[in-house]
Amino acid sequence: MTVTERLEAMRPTEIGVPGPTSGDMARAFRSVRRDPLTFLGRVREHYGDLVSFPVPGPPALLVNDPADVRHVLQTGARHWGKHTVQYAALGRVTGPGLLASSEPSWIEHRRLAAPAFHHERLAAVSDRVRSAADDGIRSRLTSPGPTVVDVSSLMHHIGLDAVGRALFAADLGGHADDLLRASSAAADIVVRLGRSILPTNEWLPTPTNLRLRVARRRLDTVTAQLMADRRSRPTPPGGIPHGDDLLGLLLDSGLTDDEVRDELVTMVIAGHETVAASLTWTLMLLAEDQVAQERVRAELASLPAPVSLLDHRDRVPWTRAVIDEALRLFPPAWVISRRSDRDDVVGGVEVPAGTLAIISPWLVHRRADTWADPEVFRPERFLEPGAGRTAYLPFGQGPRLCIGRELALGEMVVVLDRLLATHHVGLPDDWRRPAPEAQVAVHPRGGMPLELTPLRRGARRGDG
Ligand code: HEM
Repeated sequence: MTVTERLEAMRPTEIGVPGPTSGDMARAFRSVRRDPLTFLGRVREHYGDLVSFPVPGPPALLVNDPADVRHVLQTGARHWGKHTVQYAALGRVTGPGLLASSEPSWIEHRRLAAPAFHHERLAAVSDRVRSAADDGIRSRLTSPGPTVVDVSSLMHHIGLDAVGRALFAADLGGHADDLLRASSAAADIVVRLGRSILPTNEWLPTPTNLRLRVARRRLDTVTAQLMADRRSRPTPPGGIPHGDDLLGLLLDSGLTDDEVRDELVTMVIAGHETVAASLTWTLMLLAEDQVAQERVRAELASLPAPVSLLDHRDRVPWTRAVIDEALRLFPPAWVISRRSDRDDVVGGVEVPAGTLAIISPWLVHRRADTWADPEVFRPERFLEPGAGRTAYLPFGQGPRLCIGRELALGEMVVVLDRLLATHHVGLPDDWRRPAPEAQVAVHPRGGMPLELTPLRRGARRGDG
């Protein structure tokens, strides 16, 4: 490439879409890094549904209109892949696992993993998720009276344990602290790398690269241990060699150990950060709205049998509406990115190959033209059939829809059931809503202190 061609490639591509100038971006630099959610909200308010950012090379667009979002993620998905900074950063931790990979390996891995998330599997592992919730509650909520607890930390523990038991039939107990530390350090680094404006060479001994190496080593050790444990387990007569959960499916699939490792790390990170964040915000909303909380408790208590991972589908409409509304207000996956591999049209504008599309469920879920009083917690809106569904994508859309969606929703119902059966959730005296912080998922900045008070009730069915 000649110098002139290089300079040309550094120039933003002009496509006539409004947006902040380089000067605006330089002035907003700190606030973008500190609070990207507010920044994106302001940009959308100011420039509308299609916004262009001043980056070198092909355009970078914030895409807000639900029809355009559907085009990128669903109808035109074949030409909008994951070759983006966001997924390159994630890939430094997970390798080319299911979440970060693109065609052709993606489709093969998705087919391999899919049976582990089928309904029969979820029904079969309901007891394990219930035990993970019960053990977490029992071991961490020991006070006989009201206690202020960081619910975010509690939900991380339960979330990780539930993923381990549901997908790897493994009690991660011995590894839990190590895994939590490693995956939260890794998640933190992914966010840093994703926001970095400087090229990040993997081999340079920068503090971030060194921390990443330590976190990766920890994740490698635990996943290698999980694989070795499973391989040393004898196959029951007539049984499937390594079992029919996700770990067994992957080990019997012909993937290399590195590929299996990548999928395990992907599931650990994608599967517990998101569920923990969703449960944390749901519990906060229920602490603020005691009527809604009592209604969830009553609905779950009226079930004739212990709640299962599939119960969210039609047996607990109110609980499910509460979860849907919490995921609308606090979608853990606050940004989804794609890059086009050919010229296309988005929002009526011709865009060249290489265009980056940034989609924020956080913004789409706050559209006043779809959601009345978008900032208000109102689960009732989800009791109306089809309400707002066109502008709702907590689990993404199209072929890359979250593979763990049913597991996540089921897990949330089960954890709410176990916690609300034994505890009342209230606000501490000096309550102030923690600010949402956009990490790998949207977490409450500084944790979520809520007051948990044991309920003086007789044991419920399925308890103990
Ligand atoms: C409330 C909880 C969850 C939320 C909000 C959530 C959200 C999402 C979103 C938005 C995507 C699409 C990303 C994109 O299109 O770029 C996704 C994909 C994915 N999620 Fe989830 N997720 C949750 C729980 C889980 C769980 C429990 C697991 C597994 C244990 C999981 C594993 C994955 C994987 C592997 C993908 C990539 C799927 C593919 O591309 O084929 N997620 N998730």
